[in-house]
Amino acid sequence: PPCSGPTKTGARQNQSYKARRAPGRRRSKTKPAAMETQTSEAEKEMREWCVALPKVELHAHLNGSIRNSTLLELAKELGDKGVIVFEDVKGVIMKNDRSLPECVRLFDLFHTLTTDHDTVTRIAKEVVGDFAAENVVYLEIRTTPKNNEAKGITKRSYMNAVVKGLKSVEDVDVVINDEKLSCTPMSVLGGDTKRKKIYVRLLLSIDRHETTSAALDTVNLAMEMKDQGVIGIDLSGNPVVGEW
Ligand SMILES: CNc1ncnc2c1ncn2[C@@H]1O[C@H](COP(=O)(O)O)[C@@H](O)[C@H]1O
Repeated sequence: PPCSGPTKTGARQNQSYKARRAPGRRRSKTKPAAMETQTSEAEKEMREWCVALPKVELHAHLNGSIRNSTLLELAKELGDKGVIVFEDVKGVIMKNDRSLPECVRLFDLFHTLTTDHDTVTRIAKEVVGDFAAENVVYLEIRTTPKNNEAKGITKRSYMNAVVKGLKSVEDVDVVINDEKLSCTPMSVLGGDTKRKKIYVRLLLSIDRHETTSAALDTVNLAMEMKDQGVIGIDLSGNPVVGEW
């Protein structure tokens, strides 16, 4: 947040980062195996430092932030119902290093897995909990409100399910509407406080393949939900599809 200066926590973490990083930078006369151990120690410490640092996350797609374990669980359920072939999907979920077109295709699968209110609520809850666990103190989640007549879902009910998820996080204080946010000192946003606090804001995405009228529905919905943490809209989706 703009008004917040460096905190004791931030300064201490920065110092400890320097102290920890030093050994990894020293020239070593040891054998390669020992060097490898040293590097992986340094990487581990760097990772720990990165996790401990209070952070802001300004570009998280809700359906792009689902836990692998949840995706696998949902895929297994759909596999058992015969909607998908679990073994095929499993490999796709666990694959790393995807190209953008592969990611876009993967979202079609994710959307098959997550289209019901309870699942949307569940993933919203888990995603916020996961970011808080990594010491994200301010989080902007973007997601595409979707109509799905067959499942009785409207853009509004989809968003209500998301907000319900944010409100049902148990171990962390989730603030979704706080006008004083920009002046909240960093010291109360994260760090060493026993119970974590995370400020969450929502952006409603308009997928490029949507019609103008569907896009306007999303804009109006964003306006209606201003008091529920919605702070704007986003243009998303496959960049080579549609006219947006
Ligand atoms: C360079 N990366 C990207 N570029 C463009 N759009 C992206 C994206 N990564 C994700 N999305 C958008 O986010 C949707 C999934 O989350 P939600 O269902 O909305 O929560 C995808 O369908 C896509 O429209």
